[in-house]
Amino acid sequence: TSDRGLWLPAQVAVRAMSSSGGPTSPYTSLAISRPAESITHVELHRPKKLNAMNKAFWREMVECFTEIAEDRDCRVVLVSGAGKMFTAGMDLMDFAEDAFQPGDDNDTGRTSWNIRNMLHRYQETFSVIEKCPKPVLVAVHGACIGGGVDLITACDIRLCTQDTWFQVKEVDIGMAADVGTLQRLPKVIGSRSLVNELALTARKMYADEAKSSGLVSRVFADKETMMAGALELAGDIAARSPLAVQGTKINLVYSRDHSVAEGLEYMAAWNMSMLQSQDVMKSAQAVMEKKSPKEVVFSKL
Ligand SMILES: CCC/C=C/C=C/C(=O)SCCNC(=O)CCNC(=O)[C@H](O)C(C)(C)COP(=O)(O)OP(=O)(O)OC[C@H]1O[C@@H](n2cnc3c(N)ncnc32)[C@H](O)[C@@H]1OP(=O)(O)O
Repeated sequence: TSDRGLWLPAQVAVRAMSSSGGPTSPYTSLAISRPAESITHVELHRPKKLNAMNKAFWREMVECFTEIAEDRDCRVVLVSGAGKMFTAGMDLMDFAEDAFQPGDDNDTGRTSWNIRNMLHRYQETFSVIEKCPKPVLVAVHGACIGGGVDLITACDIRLCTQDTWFQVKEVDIGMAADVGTLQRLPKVIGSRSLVNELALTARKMYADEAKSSGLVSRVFADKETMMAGALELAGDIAARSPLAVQGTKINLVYSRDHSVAEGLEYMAAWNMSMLQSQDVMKSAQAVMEKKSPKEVVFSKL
């Protein structure tokens, strides 16, 4: 281990995720890297503006996750933020600039229609995370404000550092959260009362409460340890059959939004094809031979 208590290979991989290079072309708000085989790291990258979500961000996330969904070399995605905090939420300067531009003929109906279209586009920025068949882990540090909570609730596994606070901030800026928090947070956190309290008061929730309420599954001492832990977790997932892993995500998301009976029916229809995959035989054989999934080679998906 190194002086920071990380295994040296983990430390090398965590350094590979460092944000020193800045955003990755063609993006201006995101830095994309491949810290380990089959793992794509998407880093929110506007550190000087605390990763506030500007116009480019809302568009680039859709482009980025559409590409990742198709990328056969990617099996797991890890999202994090560069700099002082994960994100300060929506870029308030950008939003003020053009949110309520009237339509050409200054007609309320048409202006509202345009705003509705805009909201659908903003919603898609986080829905693409949920639609992406690859599991998405998110590693949060510092603060996760407003749109940040919308983002993380669309992810599959949430981790944070001990210094993190979360804030459903929208009521403070005079709006009801409209890009996912009010729909997804109640399905993430068991307590409806707590969700209501957070959304209605915009109070900060700190890491310990985030853990006890189920918003995050693990809390780490600092960002470096968290990124190493996230990478290890991502590696464990990436080592398993991509058909099994992606089928599991798709069925978990489906079942969250349907009755048990509907979920079971969907599952049966899904596995009547997928159980015929060579991955089932390979994986079962590895279990019988007491091999790690990391020793099994699965074809790309
Ligand atoms: C249809 C829309 C769908 C989406 C809805 C989403 C809604 C939301 O996200 S609501 C939440 C909006 N965000 C906020 O209200 C947070 C605003 N920021 C802050 O309160 C503070 O910046 C913060 C407590 C996070 C940090 O304070 P600190 O003193 O540490 O840093 P600052 O000096 O304030 O900030 C550093 C530079 O970053 C810029 N910045 C911070 N937040 C935003 C933001 N949300 N939008 C745009 N820019 C932001 C800040 O202006 C500083 O820039 P500069 O002056 O150039 O150094």
